[in-house]
Amino acid sequence: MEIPFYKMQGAANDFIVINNMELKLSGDQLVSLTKQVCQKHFSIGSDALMALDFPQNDGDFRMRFYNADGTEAEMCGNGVRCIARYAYETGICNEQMTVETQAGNVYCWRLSKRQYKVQMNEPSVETFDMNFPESNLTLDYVELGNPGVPHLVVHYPELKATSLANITSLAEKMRSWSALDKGANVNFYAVDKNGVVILRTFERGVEDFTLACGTGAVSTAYVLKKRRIIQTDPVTLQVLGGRLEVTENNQRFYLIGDTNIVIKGNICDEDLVI
Ligand SMILES: N[C@H](CCC[C@H](N)C(=O)O)C(=O)O
Repeated sequence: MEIPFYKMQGAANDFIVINNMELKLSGDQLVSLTKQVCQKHFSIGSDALMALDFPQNDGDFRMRFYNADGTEAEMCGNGVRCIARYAYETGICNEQMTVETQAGNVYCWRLSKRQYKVQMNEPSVETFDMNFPESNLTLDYVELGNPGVPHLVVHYPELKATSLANITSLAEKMRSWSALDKGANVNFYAVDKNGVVILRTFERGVEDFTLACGTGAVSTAYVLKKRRIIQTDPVTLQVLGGRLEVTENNQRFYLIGDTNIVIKGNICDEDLVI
């Protein structure tokens, strides 16, 4: 079975994108496909798989998002920017679209060939000043959408000089903190002298740091604005995969960033079992 796909990335958060309106794979088949093709070396390798599917309500289409480990997530900021470009370039949508996600509808605009803008889901949960056991770290918790994508936001002043290897064990403990019903993505941030936010995100379902995380960037920007640490707009976030911008208008937050179509092809992995 050959499966048409795009390999895309937004700020180097990478995705395998398929059209499930044509493939008509079941949820279990999508989970199985994801766990196989997201593996590096054995198959394509990716942070996640996104299946564009028929809308269930008033959206233009539905985004079904699966982390590399096969867990389905409520939303993905970089992912929805990429799937919006996929929908535009395959003729499914025009330059503005409504995408149905588990976290709720999100609205996307094509700004240019590679730049897409997303109106992000509003926070449904926010808890500030959580004390993480056995550490002097203060954490903030935000869920974007309802049900929301869970994010811990951690101020880590020496982040720029810190190697990810030195904070992976801490990130793993926070990601699975028993105080959180559904775990969380963990965002470490620092603000440099120019007001640029340095951000590193350990992602639930990838179980590692990714090179960018859109909902993590927005959750971090939201916390920084609520804490009045940053008053400027847009908030620029420097991630390992590039830069993301977060703007606010009438208490709504928007994610803006680059996309890249890396491959248009067919998955013909001979070991694939669907
Ligand atoms: N790993 C996340 C979903 C992807 C979020 C991230 N890639 C983004 O751009 O928002 C979770 O399971 O909550």
